[in-house]
Amino acid sequence: MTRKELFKNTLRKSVHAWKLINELPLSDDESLMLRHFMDQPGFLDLHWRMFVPAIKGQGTEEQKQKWLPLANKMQIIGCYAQTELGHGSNVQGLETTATFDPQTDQFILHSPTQTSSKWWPGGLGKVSTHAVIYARLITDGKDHGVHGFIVQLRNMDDHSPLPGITIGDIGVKFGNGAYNSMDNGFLMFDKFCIPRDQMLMRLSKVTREGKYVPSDVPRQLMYGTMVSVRQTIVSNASIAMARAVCIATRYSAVRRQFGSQNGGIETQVIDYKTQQNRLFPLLASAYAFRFVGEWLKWLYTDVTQRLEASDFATLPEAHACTAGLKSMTTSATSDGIEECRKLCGGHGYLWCSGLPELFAVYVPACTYEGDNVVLQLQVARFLMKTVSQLGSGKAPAGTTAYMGRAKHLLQCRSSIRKAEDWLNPAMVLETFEARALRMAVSCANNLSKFENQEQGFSELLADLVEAAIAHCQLIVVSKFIVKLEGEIKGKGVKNQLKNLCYIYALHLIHKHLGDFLSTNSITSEQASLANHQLRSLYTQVRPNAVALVDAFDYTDHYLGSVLGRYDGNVYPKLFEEALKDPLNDTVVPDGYHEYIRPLIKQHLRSARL
Ligand SMILES: CCCCCCC/C=C/C(=O)SCCNC(=O)CCNC(=O)[C@H](O)C(C)(C)COP(=O)(O)OP(=O)(O)OC[C@H]1O[C@@H](n2cnc3c(N)ncnc32)[C@H](O)[C@@H]1OP(=O)(O)O
Ligand SMILES: Cc1cc2nc3c(=O)[nH]c(=O)nc-3n(C[C@H](O)[C@H](O)[C@H](O)COP(=O)(O)OP(=O)(O)OC[C@H]3O[C@@H](n4cnc5c(N)ncnc54)[C@H](O)[C@@H]3O)c2cc1C
Repeated sequence: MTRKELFKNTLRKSVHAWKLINELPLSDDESLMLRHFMDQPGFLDLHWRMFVPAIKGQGTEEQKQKWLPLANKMQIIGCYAQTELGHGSNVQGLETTATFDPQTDQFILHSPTQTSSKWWPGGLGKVSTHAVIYARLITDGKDHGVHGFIVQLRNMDDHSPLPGITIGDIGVKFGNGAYNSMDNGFLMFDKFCIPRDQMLMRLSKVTREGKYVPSDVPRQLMYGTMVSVRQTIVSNASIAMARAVCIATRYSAVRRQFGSQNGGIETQVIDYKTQQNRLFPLLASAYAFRFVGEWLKWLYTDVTQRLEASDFATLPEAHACTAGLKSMTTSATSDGIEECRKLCGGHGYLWCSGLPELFAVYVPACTYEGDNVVLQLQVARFLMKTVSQLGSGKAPAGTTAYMGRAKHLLQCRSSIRKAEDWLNPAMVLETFEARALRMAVSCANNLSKFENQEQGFSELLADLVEAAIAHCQLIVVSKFIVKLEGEIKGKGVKNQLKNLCYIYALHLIHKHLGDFLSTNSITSEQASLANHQLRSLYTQVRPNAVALVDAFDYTDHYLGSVLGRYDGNVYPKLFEEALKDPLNDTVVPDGYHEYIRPLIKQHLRSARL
């Protein structure tokens, strides 16, 4: 399809999804799932995933009563317009202004520079009638920083942009992926006026007289929508990783290459240790991210309930965990999808393998909802603050509770003596805790050598990111272990999940061996024992690998992959797909007579000469 056809087809599907949601007796979760699956990525997704939550989180009761009924019936279609051409990561650097005019009791929205143009918001370019806009609030000449406003963008009768608004699509994005069905847009305001009651005023407000009343709660609650999406992105990482691993595992069981004895059958590539070493950690990651995603959803729900009771105690933890786990799981999943493509050899590069499309649609997850490095630096800031408070009498809690055992963890030596010890949850956990703590403390010690802490932080950014990642990997490993200790139906299932848990943990030790050795968390001999155990775990997982991906229960339609078909009937279907290609409509291609024939003829002529 051309981009316009792709876009229009997505509109058709989104409206169809909405019709189904209204007609079918669905639970909230089911309708959210339907909205997500039928429209990923699409404007419907962001209306529900960002526009509506922003109003719920930052609107007053009156504003919610006015706008949510319209949004819930989709009588208005909204997007989340925060990022600008010149600023995305640095939200406090946004340039769009919202200047209060007491004469008219209005805000004047303006894009003072080209870099202040809104740029990227999904659904902004062509579909949305409204947006939650983030702009610098200015009253009486004073800049109060970035705040949220609900703004109508288009005429509700003919969809034309309102006067004072220039709006459009930012153009084709990465690859040929479905993200090109999404109208990520640009928007400029030219002294565009909105009523004062369209500033989202649950946190801060402006009175009729133009007096700014700052929030009496942490200003970062304005970021709540981003935090909620980051939380869902972690579970989405598991889904995307599982899709890629399902395709690569099933194909690795089908594909045979080399190894035939006396003309016998060739070896399944899934039996090569290199294939297992690349594939099974990704299989383990799909399960690991699912379990940490379940836990993160609990954490987010818990902090949301606490916030409603004005309890902000766990807000920093929730921010650090959503930021860090979103960053870590999306980076791992993007790399994992690409690895799955390579695990499928040449056929993995075919569009019909489903992997190029999955990669093209998935990789922006490393950037949207927060650049992954910028988010890990938020985690690093949280860790440095926690380390600085050690010994203050305030015991670290939650995911940093291990730091409360700093005295032990800083000097302990791993008691791993044999390969089987690497199946001991307490020993594995302590290894990850020691590595994470020692990296964080090392950063804090190096930071303390700088007179200017901000300068020191800037100098140590790379180390700080690595310490943040170590902390996040500890969280994932610990939540997998907790899951195993919980109720899991079926002894066989539990055994398989246990194998995957330790494959996940031990592959991380191998991958980040430098950290573990340089922090003396383990010795090289213990690392060798870990590798030995890892190979043994691969052997145990191998017989169940296909069953473990079948367990994701993805339909062939959803996987969209000839290589990942449930029936494994790959080769005939590859031909079937190939013959569908328009290039095969004729056996002699267009262009033969204009270009190929003259070339050959010219060659023949010169040959005769
Ligand atoms: C699921 C599939 C669908 C996906 C659809 C994708 C659609 C995409 C949508 C988007 O991309 S929307 C735009 C996303 N943009 C971002 O994520 C921007 C990233 N940047 C930021 O979040 C912030 O700029 C920042 C990096 C957190 C910095 O913010 P700020 O300058 O205001 O704060 P700091 O000075 O760094 O920190 C001050 C203080 O505040 C704490 N804090 C920061 N953010 C939060 C938060 N979200 N929640 C709670 N607390 C927060 C921070 O930890 C500091 O605390 P202290 O250290 O002072 O205690
Ligand atoms: C597909 C897609 C959909 C999107 N949808 C939306 C949407 O619906 N609404 C919306 O508002 N936005 C949206 N965005 C924008 C997105 O949120 C931003 O692109 C994202 O937050 C990253 O910001 P940036 O582009 O400014 O990156 P930058 O911050 O400019 O990143 C560029 C590089 O600079 C580095 N960097 C930046 N700051 C620091 C620092 N302090 N220390 C170290 N390194 C640093 C980064 O790590 C990165 O390597 C979308 C983006 C994409 C790709």
